[in-house]
Amino acid sequence: MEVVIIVNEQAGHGRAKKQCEKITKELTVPFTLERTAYTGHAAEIVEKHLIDKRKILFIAIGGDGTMHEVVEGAHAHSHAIVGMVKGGSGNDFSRAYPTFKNAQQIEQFLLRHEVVPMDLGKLIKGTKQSLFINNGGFGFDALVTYRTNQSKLKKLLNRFSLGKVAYAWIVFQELIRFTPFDLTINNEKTYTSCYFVVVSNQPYFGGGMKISPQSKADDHLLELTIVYNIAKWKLLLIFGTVFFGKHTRFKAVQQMQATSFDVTIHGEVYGHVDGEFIDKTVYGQTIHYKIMPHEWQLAVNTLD
Ligand SMILES: Nc1ncnc2c1ncn2[C@@H]1O[C@H](COP(=O)(O)OP(=O)(O)OP(=O)(O)O)[C@@H](O)[C@H]1O
Repeated sequence: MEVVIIVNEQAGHGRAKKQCEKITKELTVPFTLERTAYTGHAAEIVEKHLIDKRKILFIAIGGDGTMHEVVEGAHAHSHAIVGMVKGGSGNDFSRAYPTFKNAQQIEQFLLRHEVVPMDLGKLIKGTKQSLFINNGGFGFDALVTYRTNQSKLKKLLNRFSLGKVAYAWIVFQELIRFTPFDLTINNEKTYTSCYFVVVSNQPYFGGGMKISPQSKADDHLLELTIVYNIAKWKLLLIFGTVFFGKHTRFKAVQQMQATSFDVTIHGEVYGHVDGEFIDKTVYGQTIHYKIMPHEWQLAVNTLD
């Protein structure tokens, strides 16, 4: 089996670059090394390599954004297998699924070829569609993602490993300003004063928050979470519990499970898939979510 390593050297503020240097030095099997240069490049690299039916193991080295793009290129190709070496900042995918930590584990995979078929989420918004390995959502979380990516303060503090301080400051500032919105699920039930809605394919989002504890990326189901109708100061209390998946006991948190959802958003709110910003909704826009069962193959690390 061919091995193609795709690294986003910017991911994790240089962490992915270091991981890649270590792994490529240790590997004793042949491989091709590709470095991403821009958003969307990883998917293009995968497609470039999938020209015939040869089996290829793609190793994504980076964070959720890099893994998302590699899966975007590899899904629906039965001869493409995707493995990951975590090197991002949030690394939500790797919190739920095993990843490779060293060259020896990758070489062991090449002997055993153990894979897990994985589901992929799809979100259709107007004429655009987006895929997600982790989750796709709208509202306060997406706004924070957007502001964090724009923030000069965060970039500055990252240099001193203080990025989390900037993140907390952005959450606090934006929460004070945020106007909750209403939304309707499947044209049936309306929820008022919502902070966000997120549809999950695995439990984690936002760099370690266990927002959807029941989610599994191979059960052919999606889980929808709404946080609504709660005072801002109480929301901060719930925020503390979400890291342990204990927020689901609060009345302000509603969860449901299905293979698809229609979410109509009565507001203009920011969106994200796998933590990367997508366009704001227009007022009254309906977002269609659906699960694509067993759409890609994850390489399993059996040496952990
Ligand atoms: N050479 C590059 N320069 C700038 N951005 C890039 C480059 N290559 C890829 N990208 C983009 O960087 C974005 C962030 O990458 P990634 O998510 O892997 O790292 P991260 O944000 O540090 O980790 P996490 O998402 O786990 O917090 C991706 O959406 C990707 O499209």
